[in-house]
Amino acid sequence: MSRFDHRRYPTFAPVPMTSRRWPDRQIRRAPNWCSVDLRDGNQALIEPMTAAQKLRMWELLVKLGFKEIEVGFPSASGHDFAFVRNLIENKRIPADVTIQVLTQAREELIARTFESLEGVPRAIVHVYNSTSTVQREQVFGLDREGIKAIAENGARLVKDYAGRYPNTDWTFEYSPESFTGTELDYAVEVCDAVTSVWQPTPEKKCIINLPATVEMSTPNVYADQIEWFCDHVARRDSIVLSLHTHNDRGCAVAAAELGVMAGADRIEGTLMGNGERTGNMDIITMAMNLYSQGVDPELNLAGMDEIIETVKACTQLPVHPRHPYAGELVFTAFSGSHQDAIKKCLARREGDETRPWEVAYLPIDPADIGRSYQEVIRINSQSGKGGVAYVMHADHGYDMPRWLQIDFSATVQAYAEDTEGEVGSEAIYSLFQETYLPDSPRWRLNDYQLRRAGGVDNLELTIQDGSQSRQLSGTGNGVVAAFVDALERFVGKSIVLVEYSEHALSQSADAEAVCYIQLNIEGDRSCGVGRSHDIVQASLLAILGALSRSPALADTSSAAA
Ligand SMILES: CC(=O)SCCNC(=O)CCNC(=O)[C@H](O)C(C)(C)COP(=O)(O)OP(=O)(O)OC[C@H]1O[C@@H](n2cnc3c(N)ncnc32)[C@H](O)[C@@H]1OP(=O)(O)O
Ligand SMILES: CC(C)C(=O)C(=O)O
Repeated sequence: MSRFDHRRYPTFAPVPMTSRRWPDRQIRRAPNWCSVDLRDGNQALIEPMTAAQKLRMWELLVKLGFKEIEVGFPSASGHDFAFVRNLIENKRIPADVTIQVLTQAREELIARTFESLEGVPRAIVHVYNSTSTVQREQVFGLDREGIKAIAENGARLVKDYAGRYPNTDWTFEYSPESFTGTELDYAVEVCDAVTSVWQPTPEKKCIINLPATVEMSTPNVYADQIEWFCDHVARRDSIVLSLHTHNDRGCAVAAAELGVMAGADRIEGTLMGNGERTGNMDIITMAMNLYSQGVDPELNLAGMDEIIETVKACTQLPVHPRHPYAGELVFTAFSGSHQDAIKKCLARREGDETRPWEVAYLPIDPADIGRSYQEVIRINSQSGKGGVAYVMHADHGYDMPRWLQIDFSATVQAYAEDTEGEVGSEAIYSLFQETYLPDSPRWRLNDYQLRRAGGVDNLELTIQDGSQSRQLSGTGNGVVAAFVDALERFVGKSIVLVEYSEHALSQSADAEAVCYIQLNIEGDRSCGVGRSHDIVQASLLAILGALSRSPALADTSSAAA
């Protein structure tokens, strides 16, 4: 019999609220951020960070602008204790940064915690105990009063020990761990008991942190819990209301965001969401979500590659290529219609980059976080002409007209299907060269002479046809017309010049011109590209190139000549 049976799981009860206010609010400023990478993040690693890795992570967090950093659980391990001592004794804590440490509500652990902090100018001591029904009944075997007594005792001990270190500016933090599984009235009762011990004031607040230790419901229910709590807790004006969400249902960021709308002031989380099980709330995502809405995230996340490199090196965990904002593929479009839209939007921004960012499929400008446009558009068999044209322009300077884009993208598409993989920028360029500028074209222009007489241009030229050099001549109004006339006589077919376009090659140091031509040779269209320092020569080469590629002449062993 299958164990896969949803009836084993009770439904989470909604919060009975009739008039919730948070859905109408917007986040217009960043919350106070607190990184818990060095504690909650570290405690969840397969191999906890070494001292060197911790220091590297600490330095990154300071550089990013975190003002509150939970640096460990110093009573739990000698490593954590030593790390806190290292920060303090080596004066590594900048004047505007406050370290935070976690402890259970047990005297021997609290005593050791304060020992670790001796000499620190400022610190947050974070004490917790679990309050949910499951933990009360099954882990602690205590009733509501018994669990509240643990919290009150912890609060008293923290206050007493702080009094023994009067040279430090202490802030106290309390978490009713497993808050999301705790009856709301009871969570308020326990937190009120804690603040009744601490007696915070609006000038000297304490922090009450409401963790989704396990994410148990939809983010709107969490927001209801936060709003309800804020409405009922005592001394609200003396409390910094903090959130600490986990990602069990994949909504830790959403829960934190809605929680801020519901009244929270502060957010605890980690970089890239490292942490217990599915992880903590990802501060990078939440901060960048604010940034993408025009709100200063108050963290400097411009060097995303450095952040990723450090997080990977310290946690020894990979970063998913589709991780919001940070992953390798998050600004990349492979599919044709996305590429086309991105290319058009980016082209419209050219010359007016101060305009608000409105680019299809790109929520932010990748350049803001150190990403280049080169990686925005990548080509595989799902790509279309827009993407190929973007790569040819951005990487190689060829601004192909639309009709040539259509012609060339068929070649790239066929290649992508054959190779069953991504087609890199250099491979696209090689395909372009082989297709339109081959080393051994069917016919090669040797030389030409133009003479104008009686308002008519007379062109004499020689072309190389395999091992033979052929003399051709033509007349017309202008060199192009005379050249087409010469070629018509040569191949014995009528040739119509359908499209013509040219530009200076921006990536060429010595000002080469490139010319694109489309010919119609007895109903068959054929494109050609010519490249030369001389624009006339570039046009002639493009025409000859189109002629060489013409399917209408495919089985002409040589010209009609
Ligand atoms: C949700 C979170 O992330 S909370 C943070 C979790 N992080 C960690 O626990 C990492 C570090 N922890 C440790 O290394 C160890 O747990 C230590 C060193 C702190 C304590 O170790 P031990 O003394 O061996 O105790 P252990 O953790 O097994 O504790 C369980 C005991 O503490 C009690 N306890 C658990 N949490 C708390 C708390 N917050 N406050 C008071 N007592 C607590 C339990 O009821 C249990 O008591 P019992 O022994 O009477 O049954
Ligand atoms: C100690 C608390 C804040 C915690 O880490 C959690 O509940 O996840």
